Amino acid sequence: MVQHYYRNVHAVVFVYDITNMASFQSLPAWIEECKRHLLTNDVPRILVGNKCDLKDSIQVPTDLAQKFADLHSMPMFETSAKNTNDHVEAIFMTLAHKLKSHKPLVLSQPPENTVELNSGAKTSFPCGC
Ligand SMILES: Nc1nc2c(ncn2[C@@H]2O[C@H](COP(=O)(O)OP(=O)(O)OP(=O)(O)O)[C@@H](O)[C@H]2O)c(=O)[nH]1
Repeated sequence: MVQHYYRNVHAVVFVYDITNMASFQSLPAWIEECKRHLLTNDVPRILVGNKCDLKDSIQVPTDLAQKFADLHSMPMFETSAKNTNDHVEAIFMTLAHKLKSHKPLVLSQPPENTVELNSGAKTSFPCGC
C-alpha cells in the first residue's frame, strides 16, 4: 500500500515543525524511506520548516536546519502555513525551477516509424459520477 505513495513521484517536500524537535529528528528516517523506495537524489527535494510564526516556541534553530539541508543538498525554507506570504510562493517556484531543469528531452516531432494512436474516430467516456 505505502508503495503507491512513491509511484510517479517527481519531487519531495520534507516538512518539519520548527516548534517540535522530534519532527526535525525524524527527517533522516524519511529520507531513508525515500531511498528505500528508490527515490534518488535526482528527484528534486526541498526542506521546509513550518510554523515560523510561533517565534516564542522555536525548538529547531535555523542554522541547525540549514546545516542539515546543506548536508543533503536541499534548499531550505522556513515558512508559516498561517501566513501565506512567508515564502510559500518561493518554495513552489524553487521546486518548479528544479523540476524544469530536470525535465527529460521532449521531442517536438514524433520520431519516424511510429503509429498515431488517436488518429481514428474520437470516443469519449465521460465520468459517470
Ligand atoms: N501557528 C501555526 N499553526 C499551524 C501552522 N501550520 C499548521 N498549524 C496548526 O497545526 C495544527 C496541525 O496542523 P495539520 O495541518 O493538521 O498538520 P499535521 O501534519 O497533522 O500536524 P501536527 O498535528 O502538528 O503533527 C493545526 O491546529 C494547524 O492549524 C503554522 O504555520 N503556524
